[in-house]
Amino acid sequence: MKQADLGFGQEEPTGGNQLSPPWTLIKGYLNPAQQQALLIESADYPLTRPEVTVFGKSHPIPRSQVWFADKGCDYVYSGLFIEALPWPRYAQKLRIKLEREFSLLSNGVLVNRYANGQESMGWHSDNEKEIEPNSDIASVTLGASREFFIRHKQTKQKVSLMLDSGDLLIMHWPMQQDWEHSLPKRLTVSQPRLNYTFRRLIVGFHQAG
Ligand SMILES: O=C(O)CCC(=O)C(=O)O
Ligand SMILES: [Fe+2]
Repeated sequence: MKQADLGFGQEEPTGGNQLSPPWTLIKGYLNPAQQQALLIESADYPLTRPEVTVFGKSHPIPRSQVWFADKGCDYVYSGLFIEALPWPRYAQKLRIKLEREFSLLSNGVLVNRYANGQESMGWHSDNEKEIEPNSDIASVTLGASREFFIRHKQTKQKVSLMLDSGDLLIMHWPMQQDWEHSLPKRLTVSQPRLNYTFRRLIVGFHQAG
């Protein structure tokens, strides 16, 4: 005889071994007009390609970047001090949209531009000291589709996500403690990709006394 369910629901696991996945992927979050507005705006961003020192040798990073943020939200990223520049119009609109729709509070956005599939980002976590505890990081992609990897620091479990233009990936706190991510080279990609990561920093972290 079939046993009563009593409203407990199905016993099959609902997927994965995570209680709640540490990230949420929302495909097509931005419509084509919103994507276009940001892409046009980005042509005027003062992107730079800072030099980093690896094993005593200095190299330019394999992408270009800029940091827009509120006053008092300077950032030390990959060991480089980056000063906050004022928010451009559409980057600011996107920040407010994320706040309204996901209660995702941010006070800065790091914009990375990958000119083509030769440009990349190595394995890392966004776990700088100035990131506000309990804050989520929202990543929005525009332009070329690229594969994005997420890897667990202990188990080495690896997940691949294809990020297409307009997609939103929310990396939930405390994902950065246990997982790393990377954007590998893809030599078949010839078009540029732009990525915005909205972050919440502790205000005044780098201000003296
Ligand atoms: O370009 C991406 O999708 C990732 C960017 C990233 O991981 C970062 O800016 O820390
Ligand atoms: Fe990152």
